[in-house]
Amino acid sequence: MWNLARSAAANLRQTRRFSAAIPGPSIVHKRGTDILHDPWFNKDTGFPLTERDRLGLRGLLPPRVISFEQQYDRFMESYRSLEHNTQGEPDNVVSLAKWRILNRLHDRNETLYYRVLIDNVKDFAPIIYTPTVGLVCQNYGGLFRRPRGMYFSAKDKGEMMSMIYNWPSPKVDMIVLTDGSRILGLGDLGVQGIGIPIGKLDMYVAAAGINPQRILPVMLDVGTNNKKLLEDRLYLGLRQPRLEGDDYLSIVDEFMEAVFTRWPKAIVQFEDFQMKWAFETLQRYRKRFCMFNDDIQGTAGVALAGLLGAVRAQGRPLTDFVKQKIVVVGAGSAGIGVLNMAKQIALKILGNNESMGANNQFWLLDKSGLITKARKDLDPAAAPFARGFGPGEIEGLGEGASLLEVVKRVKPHVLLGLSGVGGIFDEQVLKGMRESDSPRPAIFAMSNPTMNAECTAADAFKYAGSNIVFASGSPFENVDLGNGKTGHVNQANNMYLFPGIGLGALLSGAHFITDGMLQAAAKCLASYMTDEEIQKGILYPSISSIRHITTEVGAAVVQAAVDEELAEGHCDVGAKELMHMSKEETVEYVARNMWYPVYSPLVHEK
Ligand SMILES: NC(=O)C1=CN([C@@H]2O[C@H](COP(=O)(O)OP(=O)(O)OC[C@H]3O[C@@H](n4cnc5c(N)ncnc54)[C@H](O)[C@@H]3O)[C@@H](O)[C@H]2O)C=CC1
Ligand SMILES: CC(=O)C(=O)O
Ligand SMILES: [Mg+2]
Repeated sequence: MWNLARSAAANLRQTRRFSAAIPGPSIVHKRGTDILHDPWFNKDTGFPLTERDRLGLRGLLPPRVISFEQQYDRFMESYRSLEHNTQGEPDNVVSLAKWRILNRLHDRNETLYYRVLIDNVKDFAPIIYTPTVGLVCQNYGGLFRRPRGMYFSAKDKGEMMSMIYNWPSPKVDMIVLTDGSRILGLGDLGVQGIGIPIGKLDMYVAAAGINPQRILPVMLDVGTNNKKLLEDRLYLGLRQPRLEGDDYLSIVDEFMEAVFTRWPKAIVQFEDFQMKWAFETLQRYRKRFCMFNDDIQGTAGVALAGLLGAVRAQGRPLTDFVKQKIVVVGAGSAGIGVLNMAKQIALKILGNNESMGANNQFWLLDKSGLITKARKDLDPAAAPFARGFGPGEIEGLGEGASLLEVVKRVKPHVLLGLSGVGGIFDEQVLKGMRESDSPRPAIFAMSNPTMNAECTAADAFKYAGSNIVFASGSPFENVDLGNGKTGHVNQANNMYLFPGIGLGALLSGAHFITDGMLQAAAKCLASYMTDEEIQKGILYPSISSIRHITTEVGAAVVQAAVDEELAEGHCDVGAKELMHMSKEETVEYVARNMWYPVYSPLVHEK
């Protein structure tokens, strides 16, 4: 089983600095205002006089040269004064104002934008990622100023192979793709879902150091079934119902062919697809292209690390994972993804002996209640977890049993929500967890954004008791339990893993992302925390150390690819070199390949 001893590298995480190598010059083919209007090259007032002369910028900027540090401080001052000036205003208004100020910087000067994001990731992740990104998607029609990423629509059928060459960047490493059909817990948002790939890729730059010139957010607009949007005069997507069946798949096929023709080494992350297409496309492409589905596979690893943490928090050995009773609420792509990985791990513990009943510890509910074999039209993805077989059945707990009934009768060690339904872990359900068979019951309200969380952190500690361990998909503040005690809030979000999965796959040069690589990522995250931290209910590291976590996860993925003989190398590092790297050398290799935002000297070439 996994050895969760804290790695030496993890011990260094507080002290290690990601110092930037001195950047080499960048070649620029533009001059004058064209450079000022290109966020990749623009340094605003930071252009030194020599560059102003050489690049035709003299006179186009105020005369004083401002250093990067001064620009940084100036931005942070305006951000802090915005915070000050919006005090007392509704949360949504404040969040959108913060998103706007960051987005304006993103549009103008990417180097400065990514530096402030990296240095303040704990504060800014909730703005550029969940929960604010959900609000941005909902209001996209009104917020839209300039495009970011690419849009492929059903009307582009037959054109995608040429369209892909419209993207200006010659190299692309990471693509995040959505069809907008299940944006967080907000449902079908059609073309407005583009905010999700943008936010996820910002996290790729911040956490994994993927070069922002090599990222591509993509919206596949196949229509929407959201009536409100179809009637909205500001809606910017196709005004038609979603394509279905082969019509739908032929669009995704064409897109994938086009991408991998132009960039054979790119990695495509599928994000926020409705369940049926999430599973179908994963099956369809995972052995043909380097791709993964973050909601199914990234979420699973993060949840699993939390579930193993919950076992440790009880002072039990990890092998006791198989004795944990786990209730999963939400039988969608995320919930079933989690159960699939949990089952793989349980099977490993049980020596791959299926007859030992690796499924017996799980109870799965959807909007119709407990899923059993008696369910009509049982979804094939949920079928392996439908109750009604073997020992361990609880008498009278039948098809469609309510969540409250299940919690009361099962007395689970873990209650995990991936339903997208805000507040369904209500007072009664949470009080029911007081009867849990665990001395440290685990409550994971993983749905996003905040208003869709199954419960708030405060309610969880209030009703289920101060001995629980708690995690949520979107951030909540720690809870003051009185008497100087704190209820620690963990953020169980796939952002702890997807950047490292993508980075590791890229740097290994593997053509596919295997279960072994994903398990290595999960294992790495699970082993990150010390026993003392786990005892305090801290199951995941602070978001502030996400660059370090991602380096470790990336290295674990590279090593898994090497072990499976899938690693073909990246740039000038070949397969053989990867094979001979020690763990520490692999971590160094990953860290070395991470982009860090500093102004590089610009050299003009015609
Ligand atoms: N924290 C994280 O890292 C992640 C969180 N999520 C969140 O999980 C949620 C679900 O995502 P998906 O599984 O992809 O969605 P999905 O649409 O595929 O599945 C939702 C499931 O919830 C069930 N459900 C709906 N109402 C319910 C109710 N009242 N009681 C019990 N079950 C109910 C549905 O029947 C369905 O099985 C979303 O809010 C999403 O934001 C998803 C991925 C990662
Ligand atoms: C975090 C994420 O991927 C989701 O809520 O869909
Ligand atoms: Mg998602």
